Amino acid sequence: MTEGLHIADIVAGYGRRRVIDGLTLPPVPPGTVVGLIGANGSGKSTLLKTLAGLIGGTGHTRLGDHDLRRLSPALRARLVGYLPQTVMRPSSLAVYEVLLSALRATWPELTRARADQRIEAVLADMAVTDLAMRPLGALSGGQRQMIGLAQVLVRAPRLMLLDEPTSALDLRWQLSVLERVRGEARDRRAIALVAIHDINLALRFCDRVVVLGEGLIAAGPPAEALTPAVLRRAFGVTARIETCSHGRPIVVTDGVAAGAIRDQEDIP
Ligand SMILES: Nc1ncnc2c1ncn2[C@@H]1O[C@H](COP(=O)(O)OP(=O)(O)OP(=O)(O)O)[C@@H](O)[C@H]1O
Repeated sequence: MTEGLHIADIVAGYGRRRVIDGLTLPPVPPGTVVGLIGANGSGKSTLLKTLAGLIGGTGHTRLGDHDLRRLSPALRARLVGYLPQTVMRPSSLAVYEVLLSALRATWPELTRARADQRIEAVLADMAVTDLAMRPLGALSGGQRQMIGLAQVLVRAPRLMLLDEPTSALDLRWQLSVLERVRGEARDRRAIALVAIHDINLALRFCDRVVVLGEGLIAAGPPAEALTPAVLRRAFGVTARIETCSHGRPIVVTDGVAAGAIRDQEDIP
């Protein structure tokens, strides 16, 4: 049995446009949160959509013993949870109904009592129980983003593909949501791939990062992979890795590095 997520030689894109061209990543063990980092347009969403089976492509993508490209829709719904970059649209459905239908579509054998229990637990863990009976149309953008994540968590998938899950959230909720994702990964030995622009949140919450640019720029534990040279190549900025007063690494950006984006630097 091959545990974890294995990604090799992925080629994917849109029509004739190749966005990901032969991407291979180090194997990801169960229980790991991986931050996907890279400039706008570097292919983070494309990679997540490819793994979610939403766009075609070639290559090897395995989750444990399952070939992700050959999953039946029913098994895919159980194993893989995808949160798109776009926040859920407002509707007249109540949060509880949205979560119940996600759960029923994935685990139809669950009794109503078990389903209710699961929904209540997820809403309580995310500290949004007060939203349960509110219609989606009456929620703020950030609240809808949290319910989008709850829709993934309630199904308890082994692979969570989260495209910028904190983009609409204030400081407190960014921390709380990423804490929750990390807890899910640890408690259920699930894997989370999280596209994220905030490098300092990635440093704090991710076990590993994958930095995309024109291909793979770096991969590994955040404190090792996110060097000034990598940040310069990925984003075209000059940046320093400092240590905060609590002993944690933090990235401080100093500015845009002139002509840096296409530099061929020697990155270890
Ligand atoms: N539906 C599409 N059709 C054609 N090209 C697309 C489509 N979606 C994305 N692209 C292109 O693919 C490339 C990668 O886009 P992608 O959305 O994967 O980047 P990203 O790293 O997620 O960016 P961002 O940080 O801005 O969300 C970009 O050049 C983009 O223009």
